[in-house]
Amino acid sequence: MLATFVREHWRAYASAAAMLSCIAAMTVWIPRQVGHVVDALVAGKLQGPALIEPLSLLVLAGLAIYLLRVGWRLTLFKAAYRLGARLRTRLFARLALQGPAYFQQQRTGDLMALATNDIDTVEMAAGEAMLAGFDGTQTLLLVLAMMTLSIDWRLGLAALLPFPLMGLAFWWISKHLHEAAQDSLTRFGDLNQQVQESLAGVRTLRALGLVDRSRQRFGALADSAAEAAFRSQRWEAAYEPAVGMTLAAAYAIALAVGGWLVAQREITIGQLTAFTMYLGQLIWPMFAAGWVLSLLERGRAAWARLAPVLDAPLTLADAGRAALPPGATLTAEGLSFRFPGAKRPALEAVDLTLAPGRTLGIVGATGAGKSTLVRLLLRQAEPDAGRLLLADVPLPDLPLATLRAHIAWVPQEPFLFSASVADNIALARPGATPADIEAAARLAAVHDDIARLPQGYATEVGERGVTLSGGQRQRVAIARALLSDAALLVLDDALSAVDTGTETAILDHLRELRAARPDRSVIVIAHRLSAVMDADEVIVLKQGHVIERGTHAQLLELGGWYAAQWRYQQIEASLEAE
Ligand SMILES: Nc1ncnc2c1ncn2[C@@H]1O[C@H](COP(=O)(O)OP(=O)(O)OP(=O)(O)O)[C@@H](O)[C@H]1O
Repeated sequence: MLATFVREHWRAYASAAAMLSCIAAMTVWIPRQVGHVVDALVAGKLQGPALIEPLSLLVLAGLAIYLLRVGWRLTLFKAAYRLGARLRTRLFARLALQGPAYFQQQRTGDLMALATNDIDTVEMAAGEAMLAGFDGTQTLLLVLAMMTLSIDWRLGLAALLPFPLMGLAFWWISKHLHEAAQDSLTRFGDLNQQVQESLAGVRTLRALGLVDRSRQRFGALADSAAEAAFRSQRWEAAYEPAVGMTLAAAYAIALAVGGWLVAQREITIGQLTAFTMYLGQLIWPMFAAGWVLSLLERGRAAWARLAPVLDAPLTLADAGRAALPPGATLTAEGLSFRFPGAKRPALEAVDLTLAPGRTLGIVGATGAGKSTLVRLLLRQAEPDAGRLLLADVPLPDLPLATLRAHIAWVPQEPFLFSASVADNIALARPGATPADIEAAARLAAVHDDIARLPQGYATEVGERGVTLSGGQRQRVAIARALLSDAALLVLDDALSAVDTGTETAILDHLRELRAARPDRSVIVIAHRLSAVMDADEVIVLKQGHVIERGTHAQLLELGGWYAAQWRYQQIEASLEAE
């Protein structure tokens, strides 16, 4: 990925490298020129107006270096920010393709840390270190070192003696910094996860009186993240003393050996001046090398966390290319599924058929496998045995987009986005008119509730807006599903939070809708049997098995689980009515 990015932005890196070469050339030229000027001044060869030309050239060169440095930096940063944006897009695209099984193993807060903090770290490394910055400063270091050798090789060798030791110190520091940076990023991910969970569960924490305990836990994680950040900072700070000590030693050697060589008349004072200037100029690339190395190590640590997520195999294959004819019958054949690590299967050998225009009710005690069936239907998980077919096409042979356009799913706890009620409903059909949206809301028996909101359909809901009741949220989601063109409507316990009267109204509307869309099939999963009594077929699940099936009347006659449950719910309803 990084290599591809460099290839794509080769122009930016080539121009940064060219600018750096000019900087290097001028940095090399300036001390030489100053040395010549000093020698000419000492020899009395340069006086008065003759000084103007060499001095103005020096000023111009200084100015050019300054401008080139700004240009070089901006070029690299622009490319780095682009890399950040691309990595974020790529991460998002990858996560969007992953199935729920993947997210069960990942922590949301950690993924958020990857998308923000870790990508920032890679971005910095790419901008400053990984590319032209690193190579450039090292080239400059090499050129400057060569220049010191070219003045007098003995003096050069002696003064450069401490440098290999510095290299060794850099290697050691980098190794430890890498580990410390990785630890720091991981702890930041933990902290982020805690923020996400605490905010999402703040009401539960408050209700259970756990706010103080959660605050302590958060404090401990924040402290641990701060300590880890400080530990990596400590290693990062070690680069500077290593550079400082190396330079101090090089200067001491240069002055002692250089002074002796001047006394022996082997070199001139001008040459020694130029030599010490070269040494002085080494400060910048050396500090830069330390800084760049630390960014690089941090970037490598962040990349080590990011790469597995970017390259994780997709848990949901989308290789199907088959077309779906209109009016497709849904069939399940011997469907079995066991959650990873579960003792018993959530579904075992389930068969069913749902023809276009028909309604299927699925009932059963809690944990019977009703929602699991929907998961398999939506391909949120793949069956261990058996298969699901639409118009005789196995689901994996259909593109996911086709499957999703075919099914409108309303879960028990639907998600509303931070947007207006109208926008939340219109998600199912972008471009729907206000009249379409209102018609869908009326069918879902939520129009009156919406009309009572402060700004009606324009009221903001979701995290930043008005809080809707569970039943209102369910009905907004039903309106969303009804607005879509999907041929199969799945109400997955989606009427659990509405009262019986509203449930009846919605189901009546669904029946009326049949006239307009005779091919639309409906799956109603419910605990309240009144929600499925008009279904063309009802299946009763128990511990993953279909134990009864038939129409409401047939099931009552059968005298099994359904009949007993019906009697129980009737008594309950009459008691409530009293
Ligand atoms: N993510 C999961 N990991 C492991 N087991 C799971 C998971 N989700 C559900 N199960 C188990 O699978 C079985 C079937 O669950 P499912 O949610 O399909 O039941 P359900 O009939 O929809 O129940 P309810 O009416 O309470 O929603 C249960 O035993 C449940 O504990």
